[in-house]
Amino acid sequence: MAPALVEVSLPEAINYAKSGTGAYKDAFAAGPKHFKADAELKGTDKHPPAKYPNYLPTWTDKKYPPLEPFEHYEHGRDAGASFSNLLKDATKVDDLTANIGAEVHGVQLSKLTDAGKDELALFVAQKKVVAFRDQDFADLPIRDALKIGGYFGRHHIHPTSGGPEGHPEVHLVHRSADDTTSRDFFEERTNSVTWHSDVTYEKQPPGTTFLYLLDGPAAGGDTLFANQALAYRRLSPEFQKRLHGLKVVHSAVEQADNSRNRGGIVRREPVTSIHPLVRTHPATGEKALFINPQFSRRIIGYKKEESDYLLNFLYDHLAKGQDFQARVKWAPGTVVVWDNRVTAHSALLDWEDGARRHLARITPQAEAPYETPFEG
Ligand SMILES: O=C(O)CCC(=O)C(=O)O
Ligand SMILES: [Fe+2]
Repeated sequence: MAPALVEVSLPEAINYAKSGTGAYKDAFAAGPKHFKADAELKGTDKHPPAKYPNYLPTWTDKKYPPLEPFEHYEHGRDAGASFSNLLKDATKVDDLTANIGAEVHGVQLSKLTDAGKDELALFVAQKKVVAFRDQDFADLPIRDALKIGGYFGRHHIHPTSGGPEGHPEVHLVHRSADDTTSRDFFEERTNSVTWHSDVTYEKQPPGTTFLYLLDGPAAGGDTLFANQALAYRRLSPEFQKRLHGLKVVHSAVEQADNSRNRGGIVRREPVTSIHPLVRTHPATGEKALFINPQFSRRIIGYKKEESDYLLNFLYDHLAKGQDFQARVKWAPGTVVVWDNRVTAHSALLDWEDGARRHLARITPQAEAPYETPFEG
């Protein structure tokens, strides 16, 4: 039997969040302190200038109000299951693994009709993550790329990341070639794996999410993905049953603190949200674990040790499940689309010094997570 659910006020939720087990660390982007605009724009004797100067990060002091609720329209629900619009020009569609991920050649995302976009939402929800190769996405004017992404939901403006000038809706991942923070990182840590789903502390976290390469090392800097729906299904029915009804606090507090401590920005005051531990996908009806060590903090109604015990088990289950994970290798022109509702991911900081890594993310928000009853 699940415990009776406790209603928790926001201040209580924040206390819960602070006492939780997660330790936030942001290893993806170096932040304003390490960013040398001049060297990126002009290059140095050691590295060439940025390939996409229009995508170099900027950080402004502009403050944003709290996010307002909005009604999400799930386009994946309108899609035909044959994917005849999405894949009509495909020259190659390969699964990355048996349980998660696909790679598509021949389709140009920027040319999709609305019917193609509806199918993209469903295809990605089913495959969890799809790498589209040889895209012109990065070469489009940024506002055009945003227009495509905006079909899938309201753009999320990240509270702490840099964005291209005038486009705070684009979240940038940028490390310059002479940035040694990843070397420094390994003085403290044995690996750079930081499983998370994006910004799950929001009331309406992202759904269909786009990340595209602008520049990267020849080897290394892959991104890992995990299928959280299969992670749920791998659990025994008894265990699944136990998880239903549980609610979890997700917190932005540590990410904001981390940004402030590093001399970065905080565009919006950090929030906490309470989400079901098991959520249902609105287009596929699949249930998925919705917890991650970056932002989930505490199971409501459980004592700290109980919450830590269960969350740590689930984080471990997620991290060890190589048989429901995929690893995406980036190449010029690659756009990776994932469904943030049913996946977790992690960047890897494993490439050698001397290469720039530069990516842009378009992050449409989706519905507030909801759960449907355990079905056995
Ligand atoms: O750099 C990457 O591979 C992924 C970074 C990340 O977690 C994100 O952009 O959401
Ligand atoms: Fe992420």
